[in-house]
Amino acid sequence: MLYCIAKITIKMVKKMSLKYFFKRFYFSRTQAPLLVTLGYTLTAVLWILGSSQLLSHIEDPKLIHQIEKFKGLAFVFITSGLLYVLLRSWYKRIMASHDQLKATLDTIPDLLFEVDLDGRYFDYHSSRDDLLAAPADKLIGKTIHEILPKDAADVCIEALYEANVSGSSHGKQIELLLGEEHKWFELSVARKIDLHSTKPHFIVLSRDITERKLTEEQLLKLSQAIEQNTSALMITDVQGTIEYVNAAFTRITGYTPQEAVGQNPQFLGLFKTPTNLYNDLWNHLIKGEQWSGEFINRKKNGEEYFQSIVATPIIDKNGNITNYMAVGEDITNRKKSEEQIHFLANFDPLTGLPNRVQMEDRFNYIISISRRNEHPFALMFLDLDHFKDINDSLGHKVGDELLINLSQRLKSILREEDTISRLGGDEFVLVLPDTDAHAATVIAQKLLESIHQTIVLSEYELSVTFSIGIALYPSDGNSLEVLLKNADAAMYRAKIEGRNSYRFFTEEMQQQSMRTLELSNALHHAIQNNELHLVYQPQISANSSTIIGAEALLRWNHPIFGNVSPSEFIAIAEDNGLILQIGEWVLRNAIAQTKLWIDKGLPPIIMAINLSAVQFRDTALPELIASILQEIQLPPEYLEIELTERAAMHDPEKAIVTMNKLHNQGIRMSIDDFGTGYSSLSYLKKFNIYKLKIDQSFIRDINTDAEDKAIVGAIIDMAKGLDLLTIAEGVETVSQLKFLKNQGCDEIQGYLFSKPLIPSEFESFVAERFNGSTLVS
Ligand SMILES: Nc1nc2c(ncn2[C@@H]2O[C@@H]3COP(=O)(O)O[C@H]4[C@@H](O)[C@H](n5cnc6c(=O)[nH]c(N)nc65)O[C@@H]4COP(=O)(O)O[C@H]3[C@H]2O)c(=O)[nH]1
Repeated sequence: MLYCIAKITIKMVKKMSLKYFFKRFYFSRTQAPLLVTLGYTLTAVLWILGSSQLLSHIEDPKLIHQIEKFKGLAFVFITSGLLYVLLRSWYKRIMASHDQLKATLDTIPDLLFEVDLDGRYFDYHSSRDDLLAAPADKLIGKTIHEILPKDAADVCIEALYEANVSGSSHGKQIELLLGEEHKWFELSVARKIDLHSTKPHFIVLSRDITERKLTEEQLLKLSQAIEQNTSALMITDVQGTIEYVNAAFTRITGYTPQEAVGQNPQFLGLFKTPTNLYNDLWNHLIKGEQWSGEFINRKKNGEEYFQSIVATPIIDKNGNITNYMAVGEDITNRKKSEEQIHFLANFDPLTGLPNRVQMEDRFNYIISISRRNEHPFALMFLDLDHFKDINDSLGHKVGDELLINLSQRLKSILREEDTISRLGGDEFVLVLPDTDAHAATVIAQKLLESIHQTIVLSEYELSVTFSIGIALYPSDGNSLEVLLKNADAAMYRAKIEGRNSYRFFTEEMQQQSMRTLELSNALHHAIQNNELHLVYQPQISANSSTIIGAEALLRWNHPIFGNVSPSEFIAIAEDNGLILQIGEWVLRNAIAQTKLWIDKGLPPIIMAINLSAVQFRDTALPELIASILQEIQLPPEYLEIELTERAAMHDPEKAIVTMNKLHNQGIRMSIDDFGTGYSSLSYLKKFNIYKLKIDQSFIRDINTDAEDKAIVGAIIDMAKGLDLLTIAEGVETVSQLKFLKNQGCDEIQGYLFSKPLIPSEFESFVAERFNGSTLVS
């Protein structure tokens, strides 16, 4: 019996393992101690009951005593043995489990702490003490707030409270400065189940996530850089299907990521980008090479835009292409600016015609072809007649409109291969390939005819004419410079010979331009060489026939060129800038002569001096005249400044200012050549003038030409209406004088009374005709 019990017990003890119980009897771990205890109790009870049963059969008290002693000892030995086996087995298991746990914990790189709700440390485990915020031996017993900086400690306590409420807390992060390194830790907190403790304890797992954090930060930076990049960015898979687009892509194209993702990038295409460009792109990309180029794409709203693209394959560490990335810039504005710059550099912004630069390009091409084929070509210089007057009187807007209209008309007349360019102002240059003299004549006539047709502008209907100069290649020159110069000279000839006509360049014109050049050079020395002098033409009162003034007229007598007409050399002096110097000389000498005559006792007269437009524009003019008058001591009322109608109307507002200054100095002003320009009556009223000089072109045929009669009559009536005097110049006949007198013209100047005279002749003329009355009004 005893043997049986012992055998079962040993077997039980041997097999007494958690595994045995769990596997055989499906007991839980917490039931194991109860079972062992029950097993022991059962064994002990059986032992006592069984041994007492055996002893009841023995009668020898001594034997009984010995057996009881043996039984007791045997029980002690057996239970001790059992206890030993049991304890040894369990201890081994505990140790093994402890070792396993320790080994497991050691493999975890995280820090483990046991803390209470106040954050007081009770235990810790760390495989890396360098990650502890304080030395390990100083940790236990301290609180988190004593060890960690406040911010980090607060987060820890927050995690503990969260775990206290819900059992666990995950994901809270703290940043610590360990040594010189910033470290990031992520906390996982679990409330520890401890039945004996009244205060809850927590296991805090603190994971070093510094690297992850840095990677995250890096990734965040990268993704922000991509997302916030001002260039449109697109990532596709290897098939070219869009996987990602950034905000700039949406901003530029108008397509949202939802609309773009899943599409092929060509959905933006317009079929304007050549197919071979796409082929080239893919050929590069599949070879792992970068590609750059420009596309014409279309936005969601249908608008076209130019895009510069840099496409790059994305290659993984194994060398495989995983994606493609395209960075695109909207270069529409740049393209437009480039086009604009190109246009402005090569074309006239007003008319859209080629400018000089573009014309030169085309000229070079035409001349190279003409040279090879030995064909002539023509260069025509077109200048609009009286354009300045249109501009001055009708305004620049009308002038611009006219130029645009004329450009279109020129284009409609000429051939495709002809070049029509605008050099500026009202000057056009035509380069006409394969054009000889005969063809040029036909074209020039056609141009004049067509241009002369009425042009309807928005507010006006105008009829304008051109003066055309023609130079032929190769007879008149074989370079642009020469042909242009010669065509210009021919055009100038057309102008002076009546306008609305064309002239071919001739040898004689060549000589004329040579003469202009020589005169220009000679004029530089005219003053020093005493080659200039003044003559004076009397101005007579129409009613009393008395001399009331004189006009000073300049003469140039050159030792070689002889007497050069002021009409010729004044224009040259205006061009080469000598007019200011010469004009001052005239002012000084004419004023000095007037003073001399007064001093000599001649009846005082008004000296009329011509002023060039260039002089009139000089802001120093009023001071210059004042200083000369002062220097010579001539009262200003003896001086009259004659200004041509064109000079006055060039910039009327400025003219008013200058005239007012001169008027305030007591100087009289008159308008010369009146009727030839386009005077605006409103300005005429504002000009501080006292006299209008009727141009001699109206006087010449006044007795025969009804139009001239009407014009002169109108000018005189208008002058009276404006309270101005009138003087007629170029009066040669008595009938002209009669007509003028009848019309009420105040003064007369012309060969009828006298040609311009040198001072001594003028003095004799005055002496002969002076009737003693004072002439200064
Ligand atoms: N056929 C004809 N002609 C007559 C008659 N009476 C006068 N003339 C001429 O008509 C011109 C009148 O001068 P202008 O209209 O001011 O026209 C002047 C004036 O614009 C300019 N000029 C002359 N001297 C000066 C000057 O000192 N300064 C400036 N800026 N221009 C001047 O040169 C132009 C030509 O001057 P001139 O050759 O002296 O020619 C003068 C004069 O000699 C006539 O009855 N019949």
